[in-house]
Amino acid sequence: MTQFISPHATPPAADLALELRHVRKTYPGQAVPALRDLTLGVPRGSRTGIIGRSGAGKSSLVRLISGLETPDAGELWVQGEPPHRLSQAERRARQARTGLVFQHFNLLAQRTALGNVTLPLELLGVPRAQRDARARELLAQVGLADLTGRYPAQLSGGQKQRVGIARALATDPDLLLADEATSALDPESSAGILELLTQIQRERDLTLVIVTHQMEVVRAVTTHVAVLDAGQLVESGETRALLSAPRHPVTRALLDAHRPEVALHAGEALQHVNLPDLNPRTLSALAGSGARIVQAQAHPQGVDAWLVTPEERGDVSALLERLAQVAAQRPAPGVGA
Ligand SMILES: Nc1ncnc2c1ncn2[C@@H]1O[C@H](COP(=O)(O)OP(=O)(O)OP(=O)(O)O)[C@@H](O)[C@H]1O
Repeated sequence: MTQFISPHATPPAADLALELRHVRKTYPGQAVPALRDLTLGVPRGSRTGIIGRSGAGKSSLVRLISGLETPDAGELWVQGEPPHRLSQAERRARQARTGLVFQHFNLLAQRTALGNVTLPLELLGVPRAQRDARARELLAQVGLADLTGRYPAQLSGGQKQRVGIARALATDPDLLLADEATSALDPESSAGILELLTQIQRERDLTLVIVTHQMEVVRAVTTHVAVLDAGQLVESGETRALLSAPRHPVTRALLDAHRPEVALHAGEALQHVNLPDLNPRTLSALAGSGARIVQAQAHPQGVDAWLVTPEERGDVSALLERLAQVAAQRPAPGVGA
């Protein structure tokens, strides 16, 4: 097996697109770090899966790599450069070469598919004719040549994600980060998006980092995988080897966990979330928003749960924020009712 983690490589090995050495990240006001002593190398030109249960630290890792957050301790190298030590202009250039694909697409509702894809080029000052031509070419590559004039509300989930991928490719990235890119999609659209991401990685020879809580995504797409739990790396390696002989209990639990088979009614969506707990106040807040739990598993950072929610509340982040507030208002044990 090739060496995947290289904790002692210094300076960064040329064959690594990303390298983290003993990285720690704690959010303001939080007692527990989101990432702790995280050492990880992502091979250049790989399709690497970052997998872990809800709350494991996957999104925090993406935020560090994409420059939205900085580590409190340790070293981070992106394509051989330490982003937090670059000048502002260098950092912007680095960010432009890091494409991001989001779970909830993050498209601008008032812009067409074409307008969403041209946006990053507008921000870079690319002339209109050039950026329109480039966006049309990219939309054709993701299979949307005929839908360039549609607004996001006129597109299916899978089509919206295709626009999201075309937008991420607009600035010709050498690194593509996909954070739960298929979690909000039905299995068929999900399979199409995973196929597209694989094809893009192969054709462009970029490094694809795909963050997921679903082992089937890792199995379908990746060449390498890193398993996180409680902000730490618990296991990593080439996907085939790791899946055939998982060593850590968290990896084995993820291998056993499947998207629940639930018959959804019209207007319902299945969502995977991290709940603070399963106390009566949380459950009643959930019920109040029209969501119901269909599968739940408690772990040290909360409860890994699958919810059926009304489809019009596709983005459950507001609900989760409310649940976290409800949990925070709860009196500490032994401090009265
Ligand atoms: N902005 C923030 N402020 C405070 N705490 C945060 C913030 N973002 C994440 N956390 C906490 O950091 C930890 C790791 O969260 P993170 O979102 O990185 O995990 P994740 O593996 O991506 O989870 P999920 O699969 O649910 O998205 C969790 O305990 C979470 O509550």
